[in-house]
Amino acid sequence: MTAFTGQELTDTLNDKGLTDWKPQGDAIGTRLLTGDFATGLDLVNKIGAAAEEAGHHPDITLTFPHVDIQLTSHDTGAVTERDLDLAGTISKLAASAGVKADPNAD
Ligand SMILES: C[C@H](O)[C@H](O)[C@H]1CNC2=NC(N)=NC(=O)C2=N1
Repeated sequence: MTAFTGQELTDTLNDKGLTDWKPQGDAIGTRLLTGDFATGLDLVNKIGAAAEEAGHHPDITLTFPHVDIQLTSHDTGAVTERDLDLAGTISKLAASAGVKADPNAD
């Protein structure tokens, strides 16, 4: 499984339209601007179901105003296609819930 790093990872995120994600060390991350805990919990449950379906799991921090997501392939120690695929799914789930994803949001 190819590991994406550095400029190649940045280019791949752009090529795949994953502009709501950014490289964070050996992972990619985003911030879902859910606005309240109940909305975040509902979205986390949907993300969890997608992760179980994919057999690949994000690191999730659920707070009142937002949900932070990080994706890396623990067995590889880097970002792989599995992470990019699940990132796309998560972006779609957030959009369907009317939730903006911004990796640079405070
Ligand atoms: C057996 C099971 O499928 C593996 O341990 C999966 C589970 N989910 C995973 N998720 C992530 N992010 N990285 C992995 O290497 C990984 N491995």
